[in-house]
Amino acid sequence: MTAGPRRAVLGQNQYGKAETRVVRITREGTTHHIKDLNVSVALSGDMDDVHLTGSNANVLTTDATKNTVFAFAKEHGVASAEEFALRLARHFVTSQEPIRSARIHVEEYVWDRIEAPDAGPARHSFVRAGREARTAEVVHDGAGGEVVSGLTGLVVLNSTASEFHGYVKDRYTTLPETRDRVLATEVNARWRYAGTDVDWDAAHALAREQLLHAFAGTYSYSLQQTLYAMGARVVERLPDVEEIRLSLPNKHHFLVDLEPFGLENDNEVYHAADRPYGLIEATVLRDGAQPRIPVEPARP
Ligand SMILES: O=c1[nH]c(=O)c2[nH]c(=O)[nH]c2[nH]1
Repeated sequence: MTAGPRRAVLGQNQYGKAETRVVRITREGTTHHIKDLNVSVALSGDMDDVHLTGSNANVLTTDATKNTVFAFAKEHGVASAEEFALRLARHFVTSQEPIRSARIHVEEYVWDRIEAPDAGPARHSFVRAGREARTAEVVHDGAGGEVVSGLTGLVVLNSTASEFHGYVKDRYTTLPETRDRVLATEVNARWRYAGTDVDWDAAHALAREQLLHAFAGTYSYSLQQTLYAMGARVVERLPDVEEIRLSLPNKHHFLVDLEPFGLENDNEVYHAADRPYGLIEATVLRDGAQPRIPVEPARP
């Protein structure tokens, strides 16, 4: 049998402007408010011709999608990352017939107010709140929007109340068992809401608080166990949340061998290793819910 020339066909495709950095300042007299966003737009729909024939008749330019982000920030403000993303997604799907689905990803960088005693009545000074970012991803397919909120870069550490032992010992296992170790991670979490009638800021603050409380309050025999406790706590305390996916790098703290210096290391001096790192990931679901948060590809 001779194989004929294989025909290529177009598969999943999407397009839009990635990473529009928009900063919206709102002024209430001398008190200013800041929203600092990184917005990515991905549109899909009736886009066969642009790929296959070169006709751009159905193409809303990526440049226009970027302009829409800036114009909406002016016209509607940014009440929350989720609300802003929902508004954008709805706009692209309802204003352009060929566009059937819009996926908006927002990363929000948090600024805290600098409360300086000698700053006078003006309240216009801010300090970036570490590496933490808030995320929102909205997919609107015409039928309605689905919202996945999250956070990245939330670094936490327990200086005790963590053990790790009882694991498999094969011929390559060298890790010593421990009854008292440092447990540290950078929380990367995404959680999916059942609907869109949600107080986004309050829900985000509550989810973040529950993640922290579960991390601090769980006596840990593994990061896997801590992960499940964190996810379960969010699902149990936020009735609107259907599932949560957590990606937790184990920020290893190895005890330094001080014996060569004639010193005892009584769980006091650690080497904070950068890489490699264990990477513990799982989804925690409300019983009966469908897992719809996609698994991220392996890093980086
Ligand atoms: O909490 C942990 N889980 C593991 O699976 C693991 N593996 C490892 O080497 N250290 C740890 N720690």
